[in-house]
Amino acid sequence: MKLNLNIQPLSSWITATKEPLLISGPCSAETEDQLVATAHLLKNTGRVTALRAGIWKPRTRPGEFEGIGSIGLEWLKRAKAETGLPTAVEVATAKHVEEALAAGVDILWVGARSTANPFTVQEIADALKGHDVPVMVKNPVNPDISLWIGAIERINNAGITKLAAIHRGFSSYEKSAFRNEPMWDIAIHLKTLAPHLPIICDPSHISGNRDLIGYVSQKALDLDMQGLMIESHIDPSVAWTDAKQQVTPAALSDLIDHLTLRKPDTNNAQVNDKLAELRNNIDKIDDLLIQKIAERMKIAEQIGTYKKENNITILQVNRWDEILNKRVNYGKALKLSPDFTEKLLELLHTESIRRQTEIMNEGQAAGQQAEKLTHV
Ligand SMILES: O=C(O)C(=O)C[C@]1(C(=O)O)C=C[C@@H](O)C=C1
Repeated sequence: MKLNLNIQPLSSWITATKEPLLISGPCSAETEDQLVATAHLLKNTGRVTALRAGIWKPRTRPGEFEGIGSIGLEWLKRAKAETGLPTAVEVATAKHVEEALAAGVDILWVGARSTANPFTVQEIADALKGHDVPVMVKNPVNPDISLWIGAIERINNAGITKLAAIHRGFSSYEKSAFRNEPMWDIAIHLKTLAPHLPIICDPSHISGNRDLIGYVSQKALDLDMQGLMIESHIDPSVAWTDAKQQVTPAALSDLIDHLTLRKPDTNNAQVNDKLAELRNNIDKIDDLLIQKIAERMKIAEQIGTYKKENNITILQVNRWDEILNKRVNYGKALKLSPDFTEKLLELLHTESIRRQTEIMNEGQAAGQQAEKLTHV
């Protein structure tokens, strides 16, 4: 089901100076000189559409630099006056919203830690009521799409229609090459639920180190995200926060130059014809897949009935192991990744067990109802 959001198109509040839409600036505003000098260099790249800077920084551990505070708003004002770049800051409390709006900040964003807390989001939403300011909502730190959607809905319910989501990756206990796991599937899921909601990618926070920013940026564009937010510092080696993931304005410009811009469609008739032919082939195969899956489920039901009559358990671990091993190996021979084949089979197994449970429990209304609810 689609989300019921009242959203204005991105072009109604921000127009890319040059494709792709790029919002950039230092992780933290540190000094007036650092911020203003960075803003000028970014402006001169001819690539940057808006200037970002952290003024209030939510830090994981105490004792770290927690942002320069309200004085930074004055520096942003000067940077904007001198470069003409609209400004964007993170807000985490009602007071931040009031101060940022009073200082003429053009775009606000809700950070990942705030998105994870509905009380904080509601406080921000209440402070936004009656204001016509664009707001971007970062995904929550934990991979929970409902929290992300909930935050977007709260801000939208406050009357903010100039809205975008920011994909900045998700915390994970596992060690990985990324600082925050991209979990692209979650952003794709959001896009399918709210096709008109612009999604901007934050490759800096996903990557955690500058070497991966180009790769993540390209992937975001390939997934039809509407823009990029990338941290840039005049001298990243001395940055007070997130030094490893910031790039100089010159490096940023070079990075963007190396990206390939792609569009969701084309006017080239020959390309469209070829795509239509290939998609037609996919449609036929998908129909067959569904047909075969339905046939498999019918057989699983027959087995279920037989098991019920003969008091045999639904779960058959040995048989299941045998199926998994054989099919994963077969899949490997056909160039399917073991992980993919395993996931696909697990989905089939779960559904098969659900159907057999229904057969076993025929006449037990409460249990059947509970099973239905867990599979919505
Ligand atoms: O082989 C069975 O006993 C089945 O019920 C089929 C099936 C399956 O879907 O493949 C389902 C449940 C069992 O755990 C193992 C396999």
